Amino acid sequence: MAQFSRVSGSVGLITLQNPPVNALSAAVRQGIVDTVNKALQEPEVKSVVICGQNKVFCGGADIKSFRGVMTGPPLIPMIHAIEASTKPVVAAIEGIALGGGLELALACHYRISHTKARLGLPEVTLGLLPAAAGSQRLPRLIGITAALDLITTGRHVTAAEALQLGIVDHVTDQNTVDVALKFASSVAGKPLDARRISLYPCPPSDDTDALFEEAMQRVRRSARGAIAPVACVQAVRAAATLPYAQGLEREKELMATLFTSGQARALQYSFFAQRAVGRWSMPSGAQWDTVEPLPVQKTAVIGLGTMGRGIVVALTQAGFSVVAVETHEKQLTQAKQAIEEMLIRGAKRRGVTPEHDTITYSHSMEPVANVDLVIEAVFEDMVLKEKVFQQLSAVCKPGTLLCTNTSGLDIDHLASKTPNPELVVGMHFFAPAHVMKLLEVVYGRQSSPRAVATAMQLGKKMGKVSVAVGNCLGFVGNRMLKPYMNQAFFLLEEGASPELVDQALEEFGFIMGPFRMSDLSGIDVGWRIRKEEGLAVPDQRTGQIPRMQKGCRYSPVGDLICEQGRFGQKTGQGWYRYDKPGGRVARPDPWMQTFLNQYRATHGLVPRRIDPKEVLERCLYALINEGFQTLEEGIAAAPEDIDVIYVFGYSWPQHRGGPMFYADMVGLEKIMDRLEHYHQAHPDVPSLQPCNLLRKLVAIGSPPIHKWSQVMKTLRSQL
Ligand SMILES: CC/C=C\C/C=C/C(=O)SCCNC(=O)CCNC(=O)[C@H](O)C(C)(C)COP(=O)(O)OP(=O)(O)OC[C@H]1O[C@@H](n2cnc3c(N)ncnc32)[C@H](O)[C@@H]1OP(=O)(O)O
Repeated sequence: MAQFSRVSGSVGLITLQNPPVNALSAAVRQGIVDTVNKALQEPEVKSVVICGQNKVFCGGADIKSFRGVMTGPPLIPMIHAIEASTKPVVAAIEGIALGGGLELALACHYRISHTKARLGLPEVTLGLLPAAAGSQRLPRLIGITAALDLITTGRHVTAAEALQLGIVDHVTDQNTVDVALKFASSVAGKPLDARRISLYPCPPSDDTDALFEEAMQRVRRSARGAIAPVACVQAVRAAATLPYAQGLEREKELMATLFTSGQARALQYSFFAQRAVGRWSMPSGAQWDTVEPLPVQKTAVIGLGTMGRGIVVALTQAGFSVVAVETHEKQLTQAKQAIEEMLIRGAKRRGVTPEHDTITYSHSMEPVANVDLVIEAVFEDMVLKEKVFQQLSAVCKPGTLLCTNTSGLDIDHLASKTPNPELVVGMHFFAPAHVMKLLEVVYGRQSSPRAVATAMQLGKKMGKVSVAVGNCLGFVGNRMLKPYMNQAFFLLEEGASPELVDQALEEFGFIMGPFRMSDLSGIDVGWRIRKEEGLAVPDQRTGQIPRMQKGCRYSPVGDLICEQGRFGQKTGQGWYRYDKPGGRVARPDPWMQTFLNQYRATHGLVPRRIDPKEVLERCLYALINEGFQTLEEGIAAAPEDIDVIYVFGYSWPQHRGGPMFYADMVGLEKIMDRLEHYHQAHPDVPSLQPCNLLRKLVAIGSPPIHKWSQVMKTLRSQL
């Protein structure tokens, strides 16, 4: 809806009304058409102001409506009618002007923004482009380079930057609508041609071809197969090289392809999934809107290795005071220096003053006594963690929440070492913890809903996408990674090279394939865990690590690589070789080829040609199958939880939605058939056997992803 009123006799005020973000639903678009017509027809109205209800200008097109049949008047003619108006139209921008919201403002003759407003064209993040003439108007207003930046990244800008770029004419910290009304009065009757952006020529650049070539290469490099950023460059190129009307046609053509694409569907699903994970629930029925979080101001981090340092930085940047504890004096000094450098770099990036004085460094636990919440981030060793939790229980004030940053150890076991197991939860950050957006909040059998609510809220305040999950080995993310990595190892045994496996998965859209990723994070990490699990241990009789463990196929290739001291980038050698320890550029290593040949010969394995399609199917479908298993067990509450974890923690390409969304797109029947096919070929790999939930979903006709919850509920109740 949109409301019309007349202010001071001669200014028509149009207020968009569709809380919470005044999205341009069919009703709002119809409201704008009606109220603009009214303003143009009423002779008393000499100028017009458009604003949004509740101090929010407009969040753009209604994303929810993209999935159904589009009704109501289209955006473009409405926007053109505003620009063509003979009465000046002023946009009063408060809160946000995003996507179609900013495009509406660009059609106005003047834009006045509140200092705290944010503006942008984020359509690319939804798999679209600014197709209400935004791709044609913005370059004409602010130049090609700046427009390319905003349109291809979708980033939001502050009002100050918008002013500097020339997107808005004036910024105010007063009541923006009042300022706009006064201004509108003052420009009534003035000529408007110089204010119509569609009439501007696109500002020329020195070498347009080179500029677009460079932009295209840049987006292709970072897009990882996403099509929208490429279409955005093409649309801006049309603005730079074609008359406005033809540019608009090109924009429409490009949008038509994007709008119906699977990538747009995936990215829009991901948008809502990120919001859905905030509405967490626990098997007990406790959920986000019925539980009050505990107040948290003072926090502590125990252990200042890489993870601990990142967590201290993230907490400090979110405004919490932190007691940072490291028992080794030398490590404490090094950590302090590293943390301060990280804070300075972060503050510079964000244009703010670094906060140092909210951190207290300590080599003893004493200052932890009066904090509200502790995050333990010591070495991944259960005995050590138990000791820390016992010390914390002795020193902390009653009611302090005890969190562990373990990436997979048993939360229930740790909780059992404390007198208040209800106050224990996992907070699994991803490295680097001050950069990565994902946080897995892990509840144990006895974790109280308040403890979970508090950790979820803390994550939100730290700017994380937090997902509540149940307790099991590896939680959701690392648990699903295990069958994926196992398939990668098996493929090496059967004839693939690390390069072949990595390339297939990188072409799918992962930033790094499993072997390059493992070189980066350290191959020894998995080795240590496998040793603790009793897997990477030589048989006493043969001296070799068995290729069958507990009746299942096991590949010791990763263990054998580690025995050679090849731990990845840090040692300069791993699955690849690097020019020096700590080197970043992975090169195929002839040593690896020889090693794999010898390994296969030793075990009588005859190498075969492996197709990239087999790599994708085996690695991804095994991971997806494990995802279904976590849903069946209730470890993950919903497919959105898994998808958000994989997109934000494991570099799953966002334009593919996440593993469970991808499974829905591929077709559950196909996933099940291929798993059955591979399981027949590898009967000693149980993770290739389709799990019950997948079978059940296929049996009832493969309902779409938003209908899985019902089936999950029935299946869980039968367990
Ligand atoms: C046919 C197309 C022609 C022309 C091209 C135009 C295309 C577009 O305009 S596409 C839309 C572009 N706009 C955006 O991408 C903005 C998306 N929204 C956001 O980034 C954020 O929601 C926000 C910055 C606007 C607000 O953030 P925050 O305060 O953190 O709140 P939430 O994100 O939790 O949002 C609250 C609530 O609003 C729903 N919502 C937000 N934006 C839209 C929207 N554009 N359409 C529909 N619904 C929207 C959001 O989903 C939340 O509701 P739920 O919790 O129920 O999901």
